[in-house]
Amino acid sequence: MTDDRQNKAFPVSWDQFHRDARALAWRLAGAGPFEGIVCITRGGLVPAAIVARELGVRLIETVCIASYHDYTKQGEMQVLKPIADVVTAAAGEGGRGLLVIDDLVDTGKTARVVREMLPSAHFATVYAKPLGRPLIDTFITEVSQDTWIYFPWDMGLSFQPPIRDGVA
Ligand SMILES: O=P(O)(O)OC[C@H]1O[C@H](OP(=O)(O)OP(=O)(O)O)[C@H](O)[C@@H]1O
Ligand code: HPA
Ligand SMILES: [Mg+2]
Repeated sequence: MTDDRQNKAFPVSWDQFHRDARALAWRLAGAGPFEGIVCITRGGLVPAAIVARELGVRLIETVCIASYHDYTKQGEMQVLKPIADVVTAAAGEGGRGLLVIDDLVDTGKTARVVREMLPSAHFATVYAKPLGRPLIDTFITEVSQDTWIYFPWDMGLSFQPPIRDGVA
């Protein structure tokens, strides 16, 4: 389901996502070491697990934010759970030494809210769109602003009609 501004689709398989998240870990290996990871739920949970495993990070925290309701429609930003003091205490001033992970940055609104909490942390996403890209320190793949990324946890296998029957 896409609106007029999201007219291209970029479906990502589990395999592809694992490869891209591992590529992110490779890139981040040179930017650490990190005291801990803060993942932006829910989308950040999956890449955070993969990056934590690759970089050997065991202090993992969530910041719980919801903004997209109804798939592509962004609503009011809600911080459902802030970052625990025990995690910020383990880091330097402004969250220096923490790694913040999300699956993607789109408009940058979510990342901006977390940046206010942790101005000196390192921000990483697997995918980035141009509007949000300046808020992120490290990412793997850029897609255009009018592309909607379909993640594997939002999709399932379904029958595809043969090409000769025409496509929708
Ligand atoms: O850059 P932005 O325009 O703010 O969009 C990016 C955010 O939107 C999605 O999360 P969503 O709020 O849909 O929640 P979810 O991770 O629980 O699916 C995505 O996981 C990012 O966190
Ligand atoms: N895909 C999935 N979730 C999203 C996107 C997207 O392109 N943009 C914001 N949340
Ligand atoms: Mg999210």
